[in-house]
Amino acid sequence: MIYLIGPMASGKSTVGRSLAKALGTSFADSDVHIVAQHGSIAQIFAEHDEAYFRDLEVAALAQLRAGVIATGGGAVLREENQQVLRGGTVIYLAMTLETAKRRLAGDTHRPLLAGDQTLTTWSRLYETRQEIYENLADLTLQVDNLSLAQLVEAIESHVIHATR
Ligand SMILES: Nc1ncnc2c1ncn2[C@@H]1O[C@H](COP(=O)(O)OP(=O)(O)O)[C@@H](O)[C@H]1O
Ligand SMILES: O=C(O)C1=C[C@@H](OP(=O)(O)O)[C@@H](O)[C@H](O)C1
Ligand SMILES: [Mg+2]
Repeated sequence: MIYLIGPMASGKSTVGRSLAKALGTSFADSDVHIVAQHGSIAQIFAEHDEAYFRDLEVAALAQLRAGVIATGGGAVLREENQQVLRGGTVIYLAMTLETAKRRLAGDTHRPLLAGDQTLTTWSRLYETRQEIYENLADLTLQVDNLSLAQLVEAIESHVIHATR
């Protein structure tokens, strides 16, 4: 399985879906799986707390089987998930604050970024997670100046060479 990791809005869900199509394999998104079973992420955070969401995320990643799996930005925090990720090929989508600024304008789907401190919070979370992303990554791609097609091609090429 190929897992996509990286900060919020780095393109894990978008690139993952496109990559699966290009590889002719199945795709799963842990957030989509959680939402289908438990309601919107905003609702889960409002009615419970982050720890509860992380538990759901651990259960989702332990269950999901697909050629390509997009994780949520904080999935790497839990040791159980790190073990799961190490069992597959991990692609880390790295991104600068400049690009986050463009992509997160008007975003309302990420409860951890709600409020007027969106970019400060995004940076703080990224800082605390960056080293974990780096340690788990089999391939790191800096997404800022790459199109969706270029990212898919780079991952495909890595996967083909890695398995030959
Ligand atoms: N390579 C790219 N170039 C431009 N925009 C992108 C690219 N990848 C993703 N996006 C856009 O960035 C936003 C966040 O993407 P998303 O896949 O939801 O990220 P994540 O799942 O990592 O949070 C979406 O609006 C998506 O269309
Ligand atoms: O970084 C995080 O802690 C989160 C990232 C989100 O996924 P994306 O990275 O796909 O936005 C989603 O799992 C939730 O809002 C929490
Ligand atoms: Mg996503």
